[in-house]
Amino acid sequence: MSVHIGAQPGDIAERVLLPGDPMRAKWIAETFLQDPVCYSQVRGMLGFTGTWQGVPVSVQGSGMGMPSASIYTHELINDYGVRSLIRIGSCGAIIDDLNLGDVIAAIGSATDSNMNRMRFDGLIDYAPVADFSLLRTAADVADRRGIALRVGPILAADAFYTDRPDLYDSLADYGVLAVEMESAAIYTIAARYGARALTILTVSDHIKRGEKMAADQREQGFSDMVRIGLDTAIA
Ligand SMILES: O=P(O)(O)O[C@H]1O[C@H](CO)[C@@H](O)[C@H]1O
Ligand SMILES: O=c1cc[nH]c(=O)[nH]1
Repeated sequence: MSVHIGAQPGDIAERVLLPGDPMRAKWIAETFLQDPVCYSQVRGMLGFTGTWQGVPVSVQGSGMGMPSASIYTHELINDYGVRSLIRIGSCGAIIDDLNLGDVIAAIGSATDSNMNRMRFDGLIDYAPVADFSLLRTAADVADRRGIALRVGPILAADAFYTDRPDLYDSLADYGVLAVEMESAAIYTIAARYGARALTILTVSDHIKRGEKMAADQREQGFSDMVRIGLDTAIA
């Protein structure tokens, strides 16, 4: 096992869906995968492997925030040989023409995290981006399934509760669609170790309008996004 994942080599598929919420991982595994097996319960951050349309796929909770997501991304790639990581998350919309339940694919991820500033000695503002082939596949899958998929940039923020909502207005002026808390780290670490990554999100909050989904919807209400993620993972 690695430090934070209690799996043996070979227990985890090359393709992994990464929800922040470990209970969403359980729901995805039990609802969508054939013959799911739980390979890790370390720290309650559940991971499962099963098959989708006959192809092995794993689902691993990654926790909230970039320090947590970085640990799982690093270990999945470097200790278990994972090649494709598709984050399946919730987000808060910051532009007017998004509604609760809409699905987004993040082409790029701005961030207020200090992790990449440290990585590049404060000298470079690195641009974390999605893997193009995964993004193109996700767009094709969504078209085929008749699911509207909005593609654009997002913000990966350190704080869920911000004291600076004015900054979200400025980002919206630059076309940023929504805020979540992991994508920049997942994109950066995947790029660093030669893996592919994509973030797909469902709008669970509208930050400007003060709209919020209930907790059970955040855990078990994202079927469209999960189907896009699974089809994309095995393409
Ligand atoms: O729904 P998940 O995947 O956890 O993602 C979002 O939800 C959490 C905050 O509620 C953060 O992890 C954020 O990125
Ligand atoms: O980071 C997040 C995730 C969901 N909703 C938000 O408002 N922010």
